[in-house]
Amino acid sequence: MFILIKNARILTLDDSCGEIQNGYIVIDNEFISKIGAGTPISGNYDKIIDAAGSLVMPGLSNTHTHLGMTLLRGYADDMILKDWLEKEIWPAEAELTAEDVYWGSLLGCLEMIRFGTTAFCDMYFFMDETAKAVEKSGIRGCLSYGMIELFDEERGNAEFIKGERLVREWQGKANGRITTMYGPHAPNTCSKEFIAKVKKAAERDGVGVHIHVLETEDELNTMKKNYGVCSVHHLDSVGFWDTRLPGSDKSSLPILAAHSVWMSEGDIKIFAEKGVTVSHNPISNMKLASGIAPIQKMIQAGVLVTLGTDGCASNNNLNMFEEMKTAALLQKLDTKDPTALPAKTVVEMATKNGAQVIDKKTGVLKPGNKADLILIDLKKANAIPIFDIYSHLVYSASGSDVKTMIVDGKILMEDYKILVLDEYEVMKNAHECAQNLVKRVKDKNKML
Ligand SMILES: C[C@H]1O[C@@H](n2cnc3c(N)ncnc32)[C@H](O)[C@@H]1O
Ligand SMILES: [Zn+2]
Repeated sequence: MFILIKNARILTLDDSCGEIQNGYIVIDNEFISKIGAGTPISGNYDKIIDAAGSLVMPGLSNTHTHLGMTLLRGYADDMILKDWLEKEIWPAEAELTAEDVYWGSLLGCLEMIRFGTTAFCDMYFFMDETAKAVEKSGIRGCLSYGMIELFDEERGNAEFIKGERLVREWQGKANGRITTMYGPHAPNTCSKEFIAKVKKAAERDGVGVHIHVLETEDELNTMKKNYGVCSVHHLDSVGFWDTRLPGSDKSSLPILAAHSVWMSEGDIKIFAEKGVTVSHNPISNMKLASGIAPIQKMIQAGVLVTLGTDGCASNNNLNMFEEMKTAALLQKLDTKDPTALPAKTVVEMATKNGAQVIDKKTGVLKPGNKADLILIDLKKANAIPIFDIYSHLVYSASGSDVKTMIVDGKILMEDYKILVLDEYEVMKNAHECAQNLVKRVKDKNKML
């Protein structure tokens, strides 16, 4: 497809170009071929989108999700993380089927399209199903199988095989929209020997690693009690944070550390030195009362920070606009400094920073990059007036202002209409799967 977007206000996120008040974008198949001010030269376009009254910007990147968990939205709220996982979530997940994860993932993709998220990093089970949902829905996904070893070698071997198979079968599929990582769940659910083995496999396969780190104070205390050091230093002792391609002289494969709440100055220094990327999930951290990640300090130290929602059982949605606003407000309150985490920084976290771990050719609108972008409706009461576009996006705009989405040069939603999925079929099937899943869990509990 050869697409022209005209009459657009454009936020490129490209440092050398910035904002264009009235301009155009030409999309040639999956790539952006031209961006400029004013009106473009005429061409043989298959499609012309008149973006008058809209902002065109890069799509949002949600760097930490458990998409299959969308079926567990609101399933168990208001609990402490350990009980929540061990008493409610894991028993429910034990009943999940491949079909559940397919419809749960597709529902997640649908919600992400509606709220402007073009790319996400996921860690879950039955990942073939999530991959199929990504393939079908047209968005971009960096997928990992969540390996929970539980310090049991046999279990670890079986988990490792599943993680490895996902990487081998899906890396680069769907025209590169699907990429993969290894996903050891966390330093308090996997041994360091297991995590070290996973790191070697990631280096061998040239993919990154997605892991939960220092989410709760309980994790910090348990690690200190068991090993005398925190999770970051524990894994540093096996060189985990320094994951590189064979022959490379520097840390070159992405390590995506979700949460990173209980970080010391020393931990932050390690992340900055080794180039670890943090996925900050403020809403999940607030809901589970996990704590406040020292994001301002991490950014000052040079750590690449991105934003994520976490799964739908701890958020309870996939709305990155809520995540952006919460991230900004929480750092201000925590540091008692209203200049902390300004709007522009937050928008960068949610776009180009996230793109660094998913696809470096996205996250910024410029010729040669992939056409992953969204149109935000500015003809809305909450969009008048706009003195600063970053301020609008973080503090006033909402996910439901997203009217059009293009990923990999393909239109997924136009003027609020989803073009790639039968929205009602997805909602109906996901709803049924969720009801049946909860019924199975209840029946099983009765038998116990
Ligand atoms: C991949 C695994 O991670 C679990 N999971 C979901 N949310 C969290 C969280 N906030 N912290 C730790 N694990 C989580 C999923 O329930 C699944 O078991
Ligand atoms: Zn998580």
